[in-house]
Amino acid sequence: MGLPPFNETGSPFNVVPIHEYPELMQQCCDLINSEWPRSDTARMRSLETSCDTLPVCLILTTDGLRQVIAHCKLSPIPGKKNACFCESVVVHQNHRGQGFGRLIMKCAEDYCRLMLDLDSVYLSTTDQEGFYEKIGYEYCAPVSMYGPRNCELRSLESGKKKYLRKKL
Ligand SMILES: CC(=O)SCCNC(=O)CCNC(=O)[C@H](O)C(C)(C)COP(=O)(O)OP(=O)(O)OC[C@H]1O[C@@H](n2cnc3c(N)ncnc32)[C@H](O)[C@@H]1OP(=O)(O)O
Repeated sequence: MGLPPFNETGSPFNVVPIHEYPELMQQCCDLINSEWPRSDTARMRSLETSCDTLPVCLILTTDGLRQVIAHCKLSPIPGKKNACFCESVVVHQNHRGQGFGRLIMKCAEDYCRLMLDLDSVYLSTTDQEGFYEKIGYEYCAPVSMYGPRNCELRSLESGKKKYLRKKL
């Protein structure tokens, strides 16, 4: 169930791993698809990979753990066992600009540090770098999620994606 730092008594907002709340998977799927449309089947398959280690999909909930207002997915990075890659960060359209993006990222970082014993979070973005800069991320070399061992590849540097990292 929810863990103390992410599920404080009295707070109407809880950040929990989706696999502990399978009844919220469809809502989470709809939230992600509202931003990046994809088939429900593919999306659900991705959410169903969430587990106690990595990958894990975290959701920010309200209304007594009944309503999903934000999501992020943390995945392993080949060759960087003390870090993870954060993707699919999305806040429900009606709740943007109210600090929930910052909140889910803070809880995800705490989760990485306290539950997974990680020391860094990496991510990439094409147009939201201002948000990540605001919450303490710094530009870094590109990270490959697919390369065999070498994680920082020059071939990725020419793309539009910007890579950022936060030391926890
Ligand atoms: C790694 C990835 O997944 S990249 C994909 C990112 N996701 C998307 O693009 C999906 C659509 N966008 C969203 O879901 C949201 O707008 C998010 C996740 C980017 C931001 O979430 P929000 O809840 O709106 O942000 P929140 O209110 O927590 O903002 C925190 C601070 O960042 C600032 N901020 C938010 N977005 C931006 C931005 N694009 N550029 C600059 N600053 C920003 C806010 O003004 C706020 O600053 P303040 O603390 O000084 O007031």
